[in-house]
Amino acid sequence: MTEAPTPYELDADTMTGGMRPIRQAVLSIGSNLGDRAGRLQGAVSALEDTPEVTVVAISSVYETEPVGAPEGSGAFLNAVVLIDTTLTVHTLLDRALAIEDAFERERSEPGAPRTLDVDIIVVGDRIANDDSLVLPHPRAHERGFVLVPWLEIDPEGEIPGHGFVADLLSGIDTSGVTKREDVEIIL
Ligand SMILES: Nc1ncnc2c1ncn2[C@@H]1O[C@H](COP(=O)(O)OP(=O)(O)OP(=O)(O)O)[C@@H](O)[C@H]1O
Ligand SMILES: Nc1nc2c(c(=O)[nH]1)N=C(CO)CN2
Repeated sequence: MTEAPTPYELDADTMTGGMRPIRQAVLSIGSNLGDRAGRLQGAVSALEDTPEVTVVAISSVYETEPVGAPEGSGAFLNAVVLIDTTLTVHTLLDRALAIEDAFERERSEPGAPRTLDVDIIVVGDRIANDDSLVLPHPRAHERGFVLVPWLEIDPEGEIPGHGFVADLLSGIDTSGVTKREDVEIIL
């Protein structure tokens, strides 16, 4: 006798703790104010200290020209971090915002200089589109400061709905993104 297929489709994120799947997420971290390298290091350490998060890889640090920031904004240091996590996407966002707050980020105006910015680029193939969270990050596919470090640590990287990181990179100008051989983030 063949069993009828289950009529129920469960969203894994609504299940209780132990049943949530492990997803790989890609985070972009950036700073253009104060001790930029120290803030990036602090962000990675805080991520590693987060329950249900394991840091899998950290890119090199890149000096990057500000994109979409006010005239006269200072250069950023950027890096990309790959994590494995069982957190829900909104809990991960809360954690990212808490880490920004811990580094005294002021939420003054869009594009204002920031001591630390933590953006969630993708979480597996999750799609989100609500007031607090958009996944994949809506501007990541056109940002060299995200795609260059991401490709370095994840050559197969892909943004659902946009394509492979390697292909996206061939269509954008990355001249403002320069590896800083003298700066390293460690676990
Ligand atoms: N994928 C995401 N990652 C991080 N924050 C997100 C994401 N999607 C939506 N947000 C929302 O964006 C807000 C943060 O905006 P913020 O001022 O940091 O933007 P920004 O980093 O300056 O610009 P951009 O979004 O272009 O990187 C957060 O409060 C959060 O609710
Ligand atoms: N180079 C660079 N430019 C930016 C960055 C950033 O991290 N690096 N973050 C922004 C808002 O998230 C806006 N512009």
